[in-house]
Amino acid sequence: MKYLHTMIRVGDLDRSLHFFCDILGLKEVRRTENEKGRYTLVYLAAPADLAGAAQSGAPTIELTYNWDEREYAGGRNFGHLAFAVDNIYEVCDRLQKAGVTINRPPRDGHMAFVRTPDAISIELLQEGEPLEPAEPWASAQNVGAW
Ligand SMILES: C[C@@H](O)C(=O)SC[C@H](NC(=O)CC[C@H](N)C(=O)O)C(=O)NCC(=O)O
Ligand code: NI
Repeated sequence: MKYLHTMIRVGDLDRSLHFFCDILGLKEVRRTENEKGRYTLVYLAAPADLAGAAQSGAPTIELTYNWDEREYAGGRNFGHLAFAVDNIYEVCDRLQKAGVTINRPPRDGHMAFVRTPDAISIELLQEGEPLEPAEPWASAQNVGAW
């Protein structure tokens, strides 16, 4: 048995691809269009997982875009998607410059939370040891819940 993917429904496919690919750095590995079901599935992989995702489809995020649905109520039963990053300060800088709210800043050089355009929580964890506290993040305050 192996882990394959996490599926999330997105109300605006382009906005979600801009968030996950252009800003966060994931890569599209494949997509399928279903005319009958009126939906598109797009599979995204983190750069370090590309070889595995291309070969076996794992591990990926499966974006489900229903052509006739724009809004999804957020269930508390779903928590977050977590990624290990090379430099959490650089990623949070890039996200913030792109207009993404940093709900839980990486004050400790280790962990941050942001949300996707559909308000899905994304956890960012520093690969390896935490970085030294550094401004502006060391004094940044939480923004809302994550
Ligand atoms: C290909 C495989 O990884 C899938 O997950 S397809 C599963 C299938 N998805 C859909 O039908 C997408 C459109 C549908 N309107 C939806 O929003 O899910 C499915 O069975 N989905 C139901 C589910 O609970 O995931
Ligand atoms: Ni699936």
